[in-house]
Amino acid sequence: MKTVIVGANHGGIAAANTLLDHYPDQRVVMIDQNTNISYLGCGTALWVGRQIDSYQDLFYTKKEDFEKKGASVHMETTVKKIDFERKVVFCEKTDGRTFEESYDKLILATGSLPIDPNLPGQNLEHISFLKLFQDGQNVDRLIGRMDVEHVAVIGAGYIGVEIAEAAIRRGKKVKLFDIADTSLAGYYDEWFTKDMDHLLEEKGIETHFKERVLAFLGTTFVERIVTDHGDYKTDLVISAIGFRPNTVLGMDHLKLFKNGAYCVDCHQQTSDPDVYAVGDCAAIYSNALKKKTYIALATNAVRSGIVAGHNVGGTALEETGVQGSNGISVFGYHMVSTGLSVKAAQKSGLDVIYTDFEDWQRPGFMKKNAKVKVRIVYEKDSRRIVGAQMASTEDISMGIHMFSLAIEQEVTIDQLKLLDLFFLPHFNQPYNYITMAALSAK
Ligand SMILES: Cc1cc2nc3c(=O)[nH]c(=O)nc-3n(C[C@H](O)[C@H](O)[C@H](O)COP(=O)(O)OP(=O)(O)OC[C@H]3O[C@@H](n4cnc5c(N)ncnc54)[C@H](O)[C@@H]3O)c2cc1C
Ligand SMILES: NC(=O)c1ccc[n+]([C@@H]2O[C@H](COP(=O)([O-])OP(=O)(O)OC[C@H]3O[C@@H](n4cnc5c(N)ncnc54)[C@H](O)[C@@H]3O)[C@@H](O)[C@H]2O)c1
Repeated sequence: MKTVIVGANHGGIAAANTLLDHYPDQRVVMIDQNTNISYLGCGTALWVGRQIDSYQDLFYTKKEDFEKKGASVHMETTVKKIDFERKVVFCEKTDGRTFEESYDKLILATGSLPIDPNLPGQNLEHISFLKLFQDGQNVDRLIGRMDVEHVAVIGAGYIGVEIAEAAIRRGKKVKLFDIADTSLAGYYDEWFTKDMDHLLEEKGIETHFKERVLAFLGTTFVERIVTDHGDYKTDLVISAIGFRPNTVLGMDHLKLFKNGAYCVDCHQQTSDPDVYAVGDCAAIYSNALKKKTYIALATNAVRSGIVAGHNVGGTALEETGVQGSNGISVFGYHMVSTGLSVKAAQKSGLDVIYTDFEDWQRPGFMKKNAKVKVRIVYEKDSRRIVGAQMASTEDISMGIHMFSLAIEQEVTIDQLKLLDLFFLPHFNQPYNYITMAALSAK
């Protein structure tokens, strides 16, 4: 059995490792247009902000690791076209040479592309996305220049907030623009985002919410950014307004989700039984919504890659759905969320209520202490938990994994009330903040 994997980043890598480690009779061919694989974008802001020394350790594997296990790996090779009837992919190397690969099974792991704001002046130099390792290198090089003083970041989502922090850490004057009325609007409710917004301002980031960027001005390099509220000097623009699935190869043949992602079943199988899709190019089942959605995260790419690998290898394995669990840590403030915020649930038509609790993490006699806030979102009628958000300057992140499982397993808010949660002064209080939040639920 020969499997061709198009795209060798997190999703493709997980599928390849699963096939190579568990199914020795498999022939695996990996094809990627980039020069590198396995770059952890989550490290870009840490590296640009000099919180880590270099980018070297942001790659967790390399081409040779797969070749040692018997795979053929073609880097700097773009799949230009796929003949799904004849089961052949058409490839072109960067030097112009072309070749074909036939397949028994095909795994599409072509990921996502940054959404293009499509604005006048966007071809000026010093305007960058922040997706690839190469984008990170470009932004890092520009931020290192003395003449780059003003940095404008478009999109106050995860990439935007993280890179805004990095630019401040490098001594730049930073403006952060978003059409939403807060930062991180897609992940948290206002009770949390207002803390983040204050923190960003306190650290010197000029936030411009509910403000739409309309154009860029300059001659060779970007010099000004024009919005519906004003016109500001800038030397560098970083655009981070979300991802869209990269499905150009299969869009005329495979069934697509409403945003253009490949529709897949619980085995990651597309509408063509010999073709699987994983990671950011595929839609995913949300246990909170109880339907398919689109969530671009490395964690989902890895999980879906493993599921596809096993199914292609011959072991039927069903994906369990996801909660879209996520987290951010900037200027020492940690925020984590899973499932749906109140705002996101209501937008999707769910009738939800929530319970909030804020307290000191540890008993008063402990020297080291910090406030913790938690919100649990649940359906009004069924009382099923559909989301949770937590924040603190202390690392409380592990708590969110429990909520992720609770959503997956359809636990109700009432079942959480008397759940056995351990107590140790180093970590929490006898009246645990999660228990207290659940007990105060209406
Ligand atoms: C700055 C940044 C920070 C992030 N931080 C986090 C985080 O903290 N946590 C988290 O869970 N997620 C994070 N993400 C999101 C995460 O990186 C993506 O969800 C993840 O990369 C998806 O993996 P993927 O393999 O599906 O797709 P991609 O990473 O997009 O990889 C797709 C691969 O396909 C290749 N390809 C595409 N088309 C072709 C073609 N025609 N021929 C050959 N090759 C092709 C590309 O070269 C690429 O290597 C972050 C993303 C960024 C940019
Ligand atoms: N810590 C993490 O887990 C992490 C870090 C980085 C990226 N990621 C993932 O990578 C993906 C891409 O990240 P991202 O930050 O680009 O997307 P995002 O969805 O996190 O944020 C996009 C932001 O852009 C805003 N926006 C949309 N259109 C706009 C416009 N025209 N003008 C101004 N603002 C606009 C949105 O309101 C939103 O706040 C996401 O799925 C994200 O979860 C995760």
